[in-house]
Amino acid sequence: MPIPPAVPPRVLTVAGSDSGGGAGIQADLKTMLALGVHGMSVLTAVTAQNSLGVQGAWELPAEAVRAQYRSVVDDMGVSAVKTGMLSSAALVETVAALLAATDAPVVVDPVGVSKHGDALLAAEALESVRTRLLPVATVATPNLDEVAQITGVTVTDEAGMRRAADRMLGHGPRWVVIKGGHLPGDPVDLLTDGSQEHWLRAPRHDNRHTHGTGCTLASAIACGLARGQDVPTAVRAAKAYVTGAIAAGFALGAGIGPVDHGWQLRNAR
Ligand SMILES: Nc1ncnc2c1ncn2[C@@H]1O[C@H](COP(=O)(O)OP(=O)(O)OP(=O)(O)O)[C@@H](O)[C@H]1O
Ligand SMILES: Cc1ncc(COP(=O)(O)O)c(N)n1
Repeated sequence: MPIPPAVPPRVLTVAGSDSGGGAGIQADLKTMLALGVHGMSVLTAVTAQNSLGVQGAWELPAEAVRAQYRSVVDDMGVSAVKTGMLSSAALVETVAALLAATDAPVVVDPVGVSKHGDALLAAEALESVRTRLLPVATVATPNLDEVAQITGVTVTDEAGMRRAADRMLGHGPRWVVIKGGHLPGDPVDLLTDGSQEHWLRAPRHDNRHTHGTGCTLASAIACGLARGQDVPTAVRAAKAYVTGAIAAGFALGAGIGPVDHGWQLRNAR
């Protein structure tokens, strides 16, 4: 008699679709497959997107977001959740209300603009991110542009990252990762809960094909939390995974190509 496989941890992404397959839902599900968990999705918006930018974006109704979430969570259960592009105040509030009732750890990537500067969140939704979404986050993972939008702090160095982290924690997430990928030099991220402080350093890969780094990092953190890792362990492992994915990023399209979510599989051949 074949032995039925054990049920893997289940990770849910609540995010937008990137037709180019480098960021958004597609990055999240690929990361989850690569890291050995069962990936599930609640789609918030559809984007027409490629290596050159975002050519169009269409949001789904709040009712469709709620229905997808209920279908998955009520039947299959969820070990961790990751949120990405939420597009509008209405969807931020819908998702925050759903997550307020879960016991699963929640990773919030407060996606504001794409790498090319296309808005993925309406400006008037920022207040809902501050007051509704961040309070339900186990870990929030803003980049420096998102930190500036949310807290008003412009970060230019590591002391600024610490100030920004304090301000972010004031909005209620248990932990915050301030992503320093946009500062010059080797990329350093600051992980803190206000008492512990972890500086995560990695070599900068001089590869312009970095589309999807933020989504990939946040999803990988959710995978570690779903496996029962503590936050520092999950974030360290996620940083190593995204660093490898950036090093192997593909020169696809005429602009910024996607990171390689399958880099570990290719290395293992
Ligand atoms: N060139 C690079 N080499 C190595 N690591 C990098 C590089 N660029 C960014 N990182 C790392 O990738 C992760 C994502 O950081 P980043 O600041 O790029 O996030 P993001 O801005 O949300 O992503 P994106 O720019 O794709 O929207 C962080 O851990 C960061 O330190
Ligand atoms: C649908 C969608 N969601 C998120 C991002 C941000 O991507 P990144 O991971 O590069 O910050 C994106 N470009 N498109």
